Amino acid sequence: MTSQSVISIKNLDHHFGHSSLRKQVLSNINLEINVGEIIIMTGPSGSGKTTLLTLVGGLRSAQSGSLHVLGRELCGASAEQLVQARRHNGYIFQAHNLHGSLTALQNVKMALELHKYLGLKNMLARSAQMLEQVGLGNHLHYYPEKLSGGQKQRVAIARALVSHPQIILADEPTAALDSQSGRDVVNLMQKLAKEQSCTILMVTHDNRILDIADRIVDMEDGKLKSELTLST
Ligand SMILES: Nc1ncnc2c1ncn2[C@@H]1O[C@H](COP(=O)(O)OP(=O)(O)OP(=O)(O)O)[C@@H](O)[C@H]1O
Repeated sequence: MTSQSVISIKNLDHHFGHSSLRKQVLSNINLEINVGEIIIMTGPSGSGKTTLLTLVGGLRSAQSGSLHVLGRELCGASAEQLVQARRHNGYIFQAHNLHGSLTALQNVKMALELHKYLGLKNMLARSAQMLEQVGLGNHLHYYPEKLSGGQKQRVAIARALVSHPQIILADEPTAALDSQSGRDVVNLMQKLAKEQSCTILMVTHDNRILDIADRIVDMEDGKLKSELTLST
């Protein structure tokens, strides 16, 4: 692990199921990711991309090898340690998982509720400012059903970034979007992440957005097949 790495993965394996149903889905993954890097993971369906993303994000527990994230070893971590690790992450998933009964502003504010020291007024002000940054300053009090797919995804980005996480994990963030909205969403993620020195690990099948990556990592059959660096 270099002084710059935020994520250091060594000899990571992962299995699902037990006894005769046990299936290996990740084999000997080795990857170092540095502060502020944008890494895109590509590869065929079932190659293990989402599994790797959820392990790095502390959403499931890593079984064997080493997975160091922000100085914590997540391999063999307890449920409580995973909860702690998740506090430093922002998550943007395909289905954006907004709460239908909450407005855009309330959805974003929820991400700050772990940070109680901020106080309600401050939380609302920061959430509104974040929504302005993603171009939704005029939609603070809209419910998700009144927003387009691209707008909902921008609320999800605001929610992921409002607490200034050190790592953003994104799974197919443009899948439900038309080409222009998809481009807008990733440009916005890139801009905000660079401003906040945040590291992004993103899974996508969308070839139109590969250019925002610093490095593209291609997976096949649970293994890292190749790496391509786009910028130095
Ligand atoms: N909870 C689970 N229980 C058992 N097997 C699982 C589970 N989640 C994923 N798998 C299996 O692990 C393998 C890798 O799945 P994963 O979702 O990581 O692939 P992926 O590359 O992200 O695919 P896609 O591009 O289709 O999302 C697949 O064979 C899948 O069926």
